Amino acid sequence: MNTQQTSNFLISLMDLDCYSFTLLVSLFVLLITLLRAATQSRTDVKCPPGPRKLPLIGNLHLFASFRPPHHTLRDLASKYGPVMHLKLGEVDAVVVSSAEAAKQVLKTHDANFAYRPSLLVTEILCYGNTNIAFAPYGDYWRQLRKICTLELLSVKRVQSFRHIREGEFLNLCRWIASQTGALINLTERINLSTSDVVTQATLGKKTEEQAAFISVIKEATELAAGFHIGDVYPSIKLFSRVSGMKGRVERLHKESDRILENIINDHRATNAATNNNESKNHQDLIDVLLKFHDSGDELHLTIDNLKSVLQDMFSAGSETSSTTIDWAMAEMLKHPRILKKAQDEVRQVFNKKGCVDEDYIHELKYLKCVIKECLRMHPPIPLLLPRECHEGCAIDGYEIPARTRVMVNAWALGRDPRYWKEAESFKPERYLEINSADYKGSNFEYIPFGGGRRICPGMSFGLANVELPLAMLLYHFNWILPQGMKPERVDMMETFGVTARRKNPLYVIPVFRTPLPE
Ligand code: HEM
Repeated sequence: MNTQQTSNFLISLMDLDCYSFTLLVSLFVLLITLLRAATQSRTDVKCPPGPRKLPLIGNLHLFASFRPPHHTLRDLASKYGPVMHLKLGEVDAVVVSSAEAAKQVLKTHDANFAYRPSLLVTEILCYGNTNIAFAPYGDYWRQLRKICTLELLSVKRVQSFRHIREGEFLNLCRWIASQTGALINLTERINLSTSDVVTQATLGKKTEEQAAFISVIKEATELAAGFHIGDVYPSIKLFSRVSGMKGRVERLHKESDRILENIINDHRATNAATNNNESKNHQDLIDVLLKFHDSGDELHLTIDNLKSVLQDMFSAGSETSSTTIDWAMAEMLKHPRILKKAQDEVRQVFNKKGCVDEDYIHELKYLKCVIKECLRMHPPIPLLLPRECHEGCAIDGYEIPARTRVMVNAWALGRDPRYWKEAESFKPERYLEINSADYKGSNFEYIPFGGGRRICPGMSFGLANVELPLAMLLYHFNWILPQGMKPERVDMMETFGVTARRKNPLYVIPVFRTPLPE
């Protein structure tokens, strides 16, 4: 408004008669009252309940013990409810622990919760979150996920890796057979074999630096759970430096980067020597990703992007499967009746052939129930990878403001007596009675692979990498616990990182039973 317009406005105000003036004042008062009411109702929207917050640290002290966080969170949820607010240092977090609330996050408001928070560890390790698992929800993420699904993770592609699985797990059995009667660290061997399978499927061949890469990834997944100082005080950069965490992650990143650089260079050199893939039957994931580097029009991938995706496939793919095999073996050793029942089934199905391959694996109904039960009680990723709420919305009637970190406790859901009879007992038979527990993320009390848009894209590959080795271990060997240990003493302690592995390796004595194929 210029000076002339302002004075005209004042003159017109003075010109108002008494009636109009009263009307104007009344409108003004009404407007203020409405505004107040609106603000009032905003502050009245319920915040999720949660434990009392201490100054500066909020609720961090509740995680000071060595208990895995998903255990602590379940206990807190039983007191404060299935939608619970926590203050982790500076970060507002909401923990979801009921099927109803999980459904709202993973289905009703799926797109709004398809974002991930940026964590210090993944920011450094995953080249600025350019991998699938931590890329912000959007076009880049969508296209990468599509490429990996088509080239590596579709049912058809997973079937095409059958010879890799059969070969590698046969090697595992050969090694175990050579140790018959001796005490072996089964956990370690399973880990090596699953990562061999994932590497060959992804890279087209094994890498000499396998062991070094496994150890880098293992340490990285321990750090990436989002509870470290740098992730709960993101604005105070000094904390992550002084705590030594940043240095540790940078060192891991440097090592992983060196290995990935060698892998890519080696791949390019081999391709150049074999006349640009012509002698290859099919292109592997690196070949396909390199095409997007060399000439991608709609999606151009840098070499760092490539490394980030390869690292993703390796870390998401191998540890989850080997952890599941490890837990399944431990549970069966703890429950000899279940071990025998699973062995009887495998032996009955494969005795006609004399060895295990993937031809009849679909007939192993009971073993599939064992795996299902194992993923209920020991989901390898017990707190789904963290989500971030994009726009404020309500879950179970509670307000979740934008940018709140959201954690879904899949482990707590799988052990909740509201959804499961004898929830703490390992009972594979339960799936012979109920059909509700599939892996697709539509029964929200059972979500070992997550749900919604961010559901695990590697489900078929992961399950194939679990079923075959378990069948082979059961078919070819009998298993004895060390030093006359009683089955009930098999220890089930967990560590915590992104994946919940068994804390101690599984030491067991194999007794070789049936000859292995040549
Ligand atoms: C038993 C095996 C596996 C289990 C239990 C498992 C479980 C999970 C879970 C719980 C998530 C988080 C989902 C969410 O946030 O809702 C996830 C994400 C993911 N998984 Fe798996 N996974 C397995 C195997 C694999 C394999 C074999 C691969 C690939 C080689 C893979 C690749 C991924 C990727 C890339 C993501 C991130 C998806 C995204 O953010 O869009 N997983 N997985």
